[in-house]
Amino acid sequence: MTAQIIDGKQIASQMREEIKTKAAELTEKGVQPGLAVILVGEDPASQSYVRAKEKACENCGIYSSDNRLSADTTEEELLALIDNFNKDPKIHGILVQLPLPKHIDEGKVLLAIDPNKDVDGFHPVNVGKMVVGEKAFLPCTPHGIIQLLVRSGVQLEGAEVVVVGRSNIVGKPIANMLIQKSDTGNATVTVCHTRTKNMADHIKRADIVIAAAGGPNTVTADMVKEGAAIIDVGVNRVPDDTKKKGYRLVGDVDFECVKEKAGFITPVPGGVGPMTITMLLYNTVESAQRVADAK
Ligand SMILES: Nc1nc(=O)c2c([nH]1)NC[C@@H]1CN(c3ccc(C(=O)N[C@@H](CCC(=O)O)C(=O)O)cc3)C=[N+]21
Repeated sequence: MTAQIIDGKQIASQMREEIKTKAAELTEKGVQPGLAVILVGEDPASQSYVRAKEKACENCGIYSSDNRLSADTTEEELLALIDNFNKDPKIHGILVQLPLPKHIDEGKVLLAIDPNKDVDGFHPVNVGKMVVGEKAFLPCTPHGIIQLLVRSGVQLEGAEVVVVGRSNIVGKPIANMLIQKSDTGNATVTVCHTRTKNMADHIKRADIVIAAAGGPNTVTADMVKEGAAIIDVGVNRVPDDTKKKGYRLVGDVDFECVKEKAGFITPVPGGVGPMTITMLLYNTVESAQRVADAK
């Protein structure tokens, strides 16, 4: 079997058209959606993500406030900036790019963001609401993954899903979302991690594999069931002299081999990444909509 490639770029651009229309309607009503993006430090990967987010806002008619702070910014300074945006009526979403420098307490920063502006869905209030199935901002990468699966016609109800990785931004939330009693849930989920025994035995039984482990070739063809849907969340830079930048991007899945066996597969780049940014725009517009509705 040769897998159907799930084109994240195309699905993302479709959704961005819908988002653009909605943003224009809100702007017309006097509530242009606004996003504050905060980056502390000069990590090159973070800089490129943040640039992509700002550009996406511009393309969708969302106002963005771009804040680049030096690596030696204090926790107090960062908390003060967040507080300003919490109070700023032009801003409906606040995104603090992770990871933060070591001298800043990430938990404290996430708690400082107004849950009603937490378009990343990382504030404990939103995490808790998600877990109990209440309406909340859903974290962008897992929400994007669900969109990719649903829009590609992959059935979630009753599916055996194996999530590889237990991070707070991907593994834990996607597992929670997929077990919810809802039409984008009702799956049976196993979460594998670095202490899992015989990870391959789990993956072999999966109808859907979500690979978010953080290393190239974590998932290989011998591990996957014929016809399974494979979602690759990995972003790994590997040295490549033939590229202008000196590296290329690969996921956590051995794409070339696995695509011969899988039913569906997402590429890296062009799979989950563009959806992550799209769901951030989606949440920002949703937040502005709530403000407009309350007027
Ligand atoms: N507070 C916070 N929220 C995040 O959502 C967040 C974060 N911190 N820290 C880092 C991760 C990573 N992340 C990505 C976003 C877009 C692509 C993306 O668009 N990737 C392109 C390729 C980009 C390239 O070529 O470098 C693709 O896969 O096609 C990837 C990764 C968001 N994150």
